[in-house]
Amino acid sequence: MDIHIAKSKIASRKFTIPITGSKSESNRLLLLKALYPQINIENISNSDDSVLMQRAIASTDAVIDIHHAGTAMRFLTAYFAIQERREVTITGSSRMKERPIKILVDALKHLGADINYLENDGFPPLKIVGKKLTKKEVSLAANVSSQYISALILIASKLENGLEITLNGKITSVPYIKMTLSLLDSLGVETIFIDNVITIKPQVANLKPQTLTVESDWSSASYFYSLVALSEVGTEITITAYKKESLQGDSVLATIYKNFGVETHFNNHQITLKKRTAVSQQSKIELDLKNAPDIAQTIAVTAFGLGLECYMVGLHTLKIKETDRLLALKTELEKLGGEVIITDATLHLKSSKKINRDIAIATYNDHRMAMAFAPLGLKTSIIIENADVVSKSYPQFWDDLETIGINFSIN
Ligand SMILES: O=C(O)C1=C[C@@H](OP(=O)(O)O)[C@@H](O)[C@H](O)C1
Ligand SMILES: C=C(OP(=O)(O)O)C(=O)O
Repeated sequence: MDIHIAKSKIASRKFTIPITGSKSESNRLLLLKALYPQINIENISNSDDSVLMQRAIASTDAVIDIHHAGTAMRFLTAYFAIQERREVTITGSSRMKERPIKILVDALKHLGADINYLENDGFPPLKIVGKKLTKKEVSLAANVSSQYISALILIASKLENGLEITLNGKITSVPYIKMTLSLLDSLGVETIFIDNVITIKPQVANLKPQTLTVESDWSSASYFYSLVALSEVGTEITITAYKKESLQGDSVLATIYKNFGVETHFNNHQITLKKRTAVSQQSKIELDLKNAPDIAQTIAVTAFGLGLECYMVGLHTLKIKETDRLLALKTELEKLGGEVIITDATLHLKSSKKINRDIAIATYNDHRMAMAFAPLGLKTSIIIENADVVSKSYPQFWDDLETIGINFSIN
């Protein structure tokens, strides 16, 4: 399905859009619920990745296919490694088979796990025979993906001696590690994170039944920030349900988008995004996104839509996500008339005056490519190819865009 967006304007009505739960929080809590069934989860994400996670945990099949879901792949590898006597193959999409998992598998094997590669060494699919893991110390590289570390933290309190994890190298995507630790803390499991060492104590004796409410997804909020940034001064959109003290690192959007003239007002669990001021063409946006990699695409496209120069560092994880996001951004922004220089960890967008119209944006099986480029429909007519990829994290994305007045047709 391709979507043709005609040059649009956000309708002047005031909208309140409920956004689905964070897929990161949901997938952690789903795994924790499998370990601690007394947990009850509210506002769980309806994203494909969370539905796949739920199904995988409930499944008794010998082969589990988690498609494109990176967190599910990594968290379930750790989970199945401790399901004693259960034998499972975890596989995924062709892209998942290119996303590295060796650092996590080596760490689990060091703890005693029985895991084998079925195709290429270091990559899914994996065959896992669940065992009791008895060691309590492990170290791993922390500069490739925080998901490996979160996976270990999630199972740690179920190991008889808990776990002490030493992180080597520069730690990437730290807020996601802290999110995992905070969720354990809220269950009453003791965790300590000092310098590069994380300690998780073994399971608390009698964990009380409790309900945890997932905050809405901040990465999904980024597309509304972009829509407001690309609109006239005075435009407002309200989204729910958010917390001022968020566990999600992408909540840094509220600070970053001030650079694009967008103000954020918290009112109970609603946030209103308002375009307060126009942005000078001379502004240059400079950001380090090592703690919030998932909003890089949104920010690059907002800057392009406003004709601003943008230089982002800390993007070393983008090459191993749903697609090589650095290359995908460069290719698609250049079709639109942008000039982009990339390295393995940086992206430099030059300022530009013109946006080519009726360009078809390829999405590379990456939900964030589709959603990041859609707001450009406020500046020009644009085509988003394979637009249904959005369901990986935000299945209602196109319905919500229609609600706020974006005009499009489906081919
Ligand atoms: O733990 C998580 O929920 C996530 C961690 C991040 O991955 P990396 O740590 O691989 O950067 C992020 O990009 C991903 O969308 C979700
Ligand atoms: C990178 C992402 O997800 P995952 O790694 O879980 O596939 C994402 O949602 O942007």
